[in-house]
Amino acid sequence: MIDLEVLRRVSQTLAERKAADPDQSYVSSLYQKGTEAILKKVAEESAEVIMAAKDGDRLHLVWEVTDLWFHTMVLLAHFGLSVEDIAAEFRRREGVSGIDEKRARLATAAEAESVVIAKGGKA
Ligand SMILES: N=c1c2ncn([C@@H]3O[C@H](COP(=O)(O)OP(=O)(O)OP(=O)(O)O)[C@@H](O)[C@H]3O)c2ncn1[C@@H]1O[C@H](COP(=O)(O)O)[C@@H](O)[C@H]1O
Repeated sequence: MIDLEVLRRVSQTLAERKAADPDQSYVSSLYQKGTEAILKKVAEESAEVIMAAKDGDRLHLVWEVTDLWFHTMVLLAHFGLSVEDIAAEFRRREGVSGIDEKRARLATAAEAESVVIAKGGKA
């Protein structure tokens, strides 16, 4: 089994950095700069993931995906969330095929639309 305990430990550190000095902590400095600055890092790291993958550079891909995961974890922590919330969502989706999920979603949307049409276009 893959040991993902490190993600929980890093999450814990990210939560603790809320009270840290921005001059001593990169994470704290990002919190202080705010959502826009964190999103900018997420966008930058996403672009770097794409470039590494396009180059077929497996080592850089690992580094860049790690940077991306890290900065999305900072983003989650900024909103009071953590990898525990993401794990819970993965557990909720576990075993549900993406194809079946999309089919069910489209059927629900079509059903809602037919109800609106039956009511004469009023929701
Ligand atoms: N996993 C990481 C981690 N990954 C990447 N980084 C930092 O993310 C920053 C941004 O990466 P870039 O490649 O964009 O580098 P850069 O050009 O220097 O960054 P900018 O000046 O553009 O912000 C770098 O300074 C990296 O060191 C990380 N910084 C911290 N962590 C974890 O977060 C914990 C808390 O960190 P501090 O808050 O700094 O103590 C650490 O103990 C680690 O566990």
